[in-house]
Amino acid sequence: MSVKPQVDYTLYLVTERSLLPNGHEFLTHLESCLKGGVTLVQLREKNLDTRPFIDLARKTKEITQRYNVPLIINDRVDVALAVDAEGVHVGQDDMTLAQVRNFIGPNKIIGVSVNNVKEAQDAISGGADYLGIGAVWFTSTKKLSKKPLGVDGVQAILQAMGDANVQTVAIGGINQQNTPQLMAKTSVDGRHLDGIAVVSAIMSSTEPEQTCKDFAGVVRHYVNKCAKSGTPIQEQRDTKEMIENIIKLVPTIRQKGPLVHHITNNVVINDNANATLALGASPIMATHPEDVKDLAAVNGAMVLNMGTVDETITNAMVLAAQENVTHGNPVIFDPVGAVATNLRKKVSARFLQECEFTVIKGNAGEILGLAGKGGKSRGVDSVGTDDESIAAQAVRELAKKHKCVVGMTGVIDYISDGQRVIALENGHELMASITGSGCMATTVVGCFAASKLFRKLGHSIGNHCGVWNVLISDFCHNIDTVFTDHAFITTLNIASELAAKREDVQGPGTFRSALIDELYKLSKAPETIRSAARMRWLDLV
Ligand SMILES: Nc1ncnc2c1ncn2[C@@H]1O[C@H](COP(=O)(O)OP(=O)(O)OP(=O)(O)O)[C@@H](O)[C@H]1O
Ligand SMILES: Cc1ncsc1CCO
Repeated sequence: MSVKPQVDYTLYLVTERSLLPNGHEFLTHLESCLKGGVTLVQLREKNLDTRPFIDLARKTKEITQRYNVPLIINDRVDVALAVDAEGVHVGQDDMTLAQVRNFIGPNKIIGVSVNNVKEAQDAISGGADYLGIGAVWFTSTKKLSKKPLGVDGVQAILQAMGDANVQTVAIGGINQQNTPQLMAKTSVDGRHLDGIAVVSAIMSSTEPEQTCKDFAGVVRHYVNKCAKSGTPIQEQRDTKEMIENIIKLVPTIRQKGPLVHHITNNVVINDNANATLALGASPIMATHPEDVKDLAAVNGAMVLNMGTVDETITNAMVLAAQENVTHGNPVIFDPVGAVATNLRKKVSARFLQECEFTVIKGNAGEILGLAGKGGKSRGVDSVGTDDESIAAQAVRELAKKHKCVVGMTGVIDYISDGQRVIALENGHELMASITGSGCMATTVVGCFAASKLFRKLGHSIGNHCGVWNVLISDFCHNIDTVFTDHAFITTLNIASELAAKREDVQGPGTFRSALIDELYKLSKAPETIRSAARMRWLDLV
């Protein structure tokens, strides 16, 4: 009698043949994926008749078997039985768990799609072997009847499961760019995802073996760290390596020209758009809710800045944050003047409660204020602290609380991912003498965050079915990308040093335009960053 196979859920490929790149044959593509490290395969065929489905399943199993990888059949118990597949995956509207178990017996794997805590608990008590939690984000492969869960929704389900003996994978809109964020944020107190289920990013890859290697490496990194420590410990990477990463990423912004949608204040709107262009990205400043929704489908990143508070704009910003999260886009928030007035305190509290940010970046007064460390703002000007340990605690605590990267600007900038804190020491005092230099720093973070994503050419605005074309670069191996993005403020601050040195710069007016020129020059010749960048890790208790 067969025994239930031991399953490694690290990288679960769910097939969708319609997404294969031109010239790619399904079984050859599948074999490349298995070579690259796919650990579990689900054959999903929604429109195939029974006989051809069985034929395809048989051929698929011949290959999966060679790689010792279990084959799961989506929905169709009869097909699974016909080819002696290792298991069946069912959704909430398919056959019940008990019925499937009756048909396929105790030694086969059953997976269930779940979208909330109740469905997860029912599946666990019904004896599911694994849960497919999703959709995490919008996905081109499935019409969603429910709103995507986001990373927070996945985490809530995992936490409610406690120590239940069931494996978990997340599914829906997962790509190489958002996998680190998903794995890091859902690994809390010993409970973590056992793997990820991926459709488009693998099925549409022109280099499936490499893509799978990249995915599997990232997932293993987090699963191993979590197994050791309960919560993954992030190491302080060599700052030289981080600087090299910045230098490599700078030209990719211009090559890819990602769209960076801003809803920013009406003082800095022009400078923000020009700084975006200076780096080679594409700005769009739009506030209408209909625009916001369409743009979320094509954005590289969303920059939100609450500098000039207005109720209609605030509503558009909350909508923009939520829409962009459901598309897996980085969302960068600048809480300008967040604690300066009662209205602003209420508005910033609303943002922090209703939105999920990738990065929060403010000046010292704003960040200390939001962290409850006594920061003040005189209007939008910062009243900070000279005490480095208070600055470090503020960014770290706020980052931990909101599960994102937090940066605080000033003479020295402090950035944290909730564990580590890095200090960035570049910059020039003239930065404080022009308005909007902090807002420009937020724009720069947005451009870098966006550079790792871009949509396939020809993808039209409003079409949610486009396939993400994930930039395959060294950064796919760099599990710290979300954190490192923030260190890109260094680029702006080096530009400020170069601008301030220029003979034609006489004061704030000439400095302002020289700053955009120097940012542009740096984006074309980023090697200058190597000798100029100054950053150091803080040792914290
Ligand atoms: N005195 C200084 N010396 C060096 N760099 C500085 C100094 N003041 C600010 N900076 C740099 O200028 C940028 C803006 O920081 P700041 O804290 O002034 O932002 P802000 O108050 O949000 O600006 P704004 O509201 O005008 O947009 C950051 O990149 C920061 O590193
Ligand atoms: C001066 C000013 N007022 C509201 S926003 C802003 C730009 C700098 O944050």
